[in-house]
Amino acid sequence: MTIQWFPGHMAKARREITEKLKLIDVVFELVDARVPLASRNPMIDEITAGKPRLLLLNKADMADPEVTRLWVEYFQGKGLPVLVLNSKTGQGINKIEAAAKELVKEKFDKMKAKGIIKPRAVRALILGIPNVGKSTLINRMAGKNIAVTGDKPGVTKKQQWIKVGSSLELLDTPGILWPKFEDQSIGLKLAVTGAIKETLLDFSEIVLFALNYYKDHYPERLQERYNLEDIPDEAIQLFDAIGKKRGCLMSGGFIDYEKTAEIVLRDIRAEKLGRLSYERPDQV
Ligand SMILES: Nc1nc2c(ncn2[C@@H]2O[C@H](COP(=O)(O)OP(=O)(O)OP(=O)(O)O)[C@@H](O)[C@H]2O)c(=O)[nH]1
Repeated sequence: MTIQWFPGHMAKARREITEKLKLIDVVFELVDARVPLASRNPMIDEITAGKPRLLLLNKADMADPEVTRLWVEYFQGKGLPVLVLNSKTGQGINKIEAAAKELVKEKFDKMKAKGIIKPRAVRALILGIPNVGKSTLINRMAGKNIAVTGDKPGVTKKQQWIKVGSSLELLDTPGILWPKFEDQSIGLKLAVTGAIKETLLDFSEIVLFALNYYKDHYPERLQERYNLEDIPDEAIQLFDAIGKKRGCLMSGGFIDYEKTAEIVLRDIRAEKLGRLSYERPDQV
């Protein structure tokens, strides 16, 4: 699902999240491990209004593990607890419950000491921009697929809690945040990782962006995949070289950029270039 965000949509999303926040103790902020900054909402601090937050780097199976390790250090250094996940297989999700308990421990202990609350489960909400894996994670944590009953006329969907382990309850609907489109590179990062539909942007532009990044950070992967002897300095020459190797030629011997872009994008989606990250903490 790709949502076109207009100010009205953002205001509505924000209202819905504010309502949900009243019910919960902790926020699980889900981002794409390959682009942990571009897939964050710029107003997350303000929106979550001081609720304790656990950052979840999802789709880590597709990200460069070394870069993910640097991101974990980066966020921890900023005092933000962070876990690395693969929601598809469930890897890492067994650590969420303990991390959530830790986040509310002080508050719960105080409330218990004052006799305000009896011991109860920690209540949590998953927040994130479209396509970061919110539903996949909720289904995984629920341990079974939950029938989606919302968005149908005449069906009223009540908020439901999903019990996770012995001490965690998760709201069954996530909060959907909008991505930031502050600069074009964010849009390109989101397009290359599939968070926004590539049809919204020019195909070749996305691939040019990706090739430029690989040229600087993963040249050996390009050499291997496309059988290139060396990597040219300019991404456009790289485009040419790949097009030639893949026989994407038009009459007159010109490179068919569209076809080349399609091949490269298909390779990226099929993870033929391996595990890749598109942001690094040392470039923030
Ligand atoms: N490889 C991999 N794919 C994942 C992971 N988590 C989710 N996905 C895939 O990412 C895509 C989007 O997942 P969803 O769970 O629909 O994402 P969402 O955040 O609920 O998306 P919206 O409904 O658009 O807000 C699906 O194709 C999932 O299979 C993960 O950890 N690893």
